[in-house]
Amino acid sequence: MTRAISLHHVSKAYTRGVRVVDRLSLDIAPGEFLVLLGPSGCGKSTVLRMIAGLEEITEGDLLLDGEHANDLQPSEREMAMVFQNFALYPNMTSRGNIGFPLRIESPGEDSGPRVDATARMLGIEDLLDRYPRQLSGGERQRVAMGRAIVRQPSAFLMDEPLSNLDAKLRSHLRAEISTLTRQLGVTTVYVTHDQAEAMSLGDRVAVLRGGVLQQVGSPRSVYALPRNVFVAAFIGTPRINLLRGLIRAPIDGAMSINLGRQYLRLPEPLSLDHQLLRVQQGREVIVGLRSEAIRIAKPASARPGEVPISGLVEHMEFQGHEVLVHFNTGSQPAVVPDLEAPYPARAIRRRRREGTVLDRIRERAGALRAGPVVVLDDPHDAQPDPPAPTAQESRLPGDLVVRSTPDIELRLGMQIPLLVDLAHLFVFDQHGDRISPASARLPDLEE
Ligand SMILES: Nc1ncnc2c1ncn2[C@@H]1O[C@H](COP(=O)(O)OP(=O)(O)OP(=O)(O)O)[C@@H](O)[C@H]1O
Repeated sequence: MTRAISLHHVSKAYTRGVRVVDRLSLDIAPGEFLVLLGPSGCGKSTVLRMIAGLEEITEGDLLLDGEHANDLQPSEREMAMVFQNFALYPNMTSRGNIGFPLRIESPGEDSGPRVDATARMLGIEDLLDRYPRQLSGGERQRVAMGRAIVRQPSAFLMDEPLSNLDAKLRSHLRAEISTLTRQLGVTTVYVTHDQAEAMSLGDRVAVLRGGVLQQVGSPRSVYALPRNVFVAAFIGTPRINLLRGLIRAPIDGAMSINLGRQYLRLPEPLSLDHQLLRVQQGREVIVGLRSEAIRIAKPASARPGEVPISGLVEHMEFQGHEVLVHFNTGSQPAVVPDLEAPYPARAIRRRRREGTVLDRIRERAGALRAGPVVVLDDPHDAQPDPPAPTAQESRLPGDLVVRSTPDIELRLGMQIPLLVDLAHLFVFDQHGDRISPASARLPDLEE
């Protein structure tokens, strides 16, 4: 049996008045693989623990197969949890660990056949007589999976189950988890802060920020139509380029987006999306360009919909199969707070005060440039403190990262022609909400 899990306006406050999960609503279909994705501290594990019954729900309703379940005991929910730290009993062999839930459920019954069947499914028959200390990290996680599967639960709840493993093993086990949960057809809620993991595993991905659901959709739709700048920046590698822009829409001239020293001229006749930008005339916006929206090429080789700009090579990251080229185009990056800020703002300020000479030089260099635009949740909010540094601030030089083939011959300091494909242009307003493209342009993607 597999379960439908619904959360209706669910909130959690550990301290009175401070919601770490804020009115979350989600409907997870039977057999679905849903990933909860977000930066550290955004409330992912709390949501999972509320579903498991390990944490009380402060407000709102949890429904299991349509039945109110807020007050059900964890054991009555028939769910199995898999944790990051594997949580195996050190004094039990793998056989003992996997069979443990069966012995609790039906004491006196022979758990052997089911343990053997589970071990076969996971390919760990030869590990059954070893203790956890005699297993590698990946093997331990397989045993932990075995313990979760053996009871044939109605749902799996997985809390960063792979984050203690190295990259190669992680991607291997990721594929195993995907195959296994699909074979079993059991509803799975999987927590991670790793967007690549979320994109490769989930039927749908739910992106959380500060306890608030930002967007839920298929990996393809959250990538192609991020609802706001936070989702756009959190999903995709290399990270989307986010630049400050200003919409220019003179009555008798071509419409363009000013990027500081350069501009993107919108081709005529204007597409519907670009016509919609006219109302933003004179306003600051955030331009989002994923690396596939830009290529290194001369203006003469522009295809329809591509417009030229140029950039100064400031840094190159050799990745083997490709090179990430960091260009300075004279534009200002937009900063998205909370992207991966595991520390409270106060701690960051303290670290800043205690910063190294290099930090101070960086700060001074930063101050020489115009300050980056910070996306506000509420545009009327005052900004009493400087924004916490984010991954964007600590980014390598350049304001625009472009992918290229590894054989490209570029040197630092070269001025290089670039073509921007406006079909892949995102425009967000000052609150960070996407204004272009409009949803209707990609009708096969739900939002
Ligand atoms: N028992 C608790 N008492 C008080 N605050 C808590 C408790 N558990 C979690 N919190 C706080 O609730 C917020 C959400 O925590 P949670 O563990 O759900 O986040 P998360 O997104 O899973 O983070 P991570 O990826 O780092 O595990 C955090 O600010 C955390 O400090």
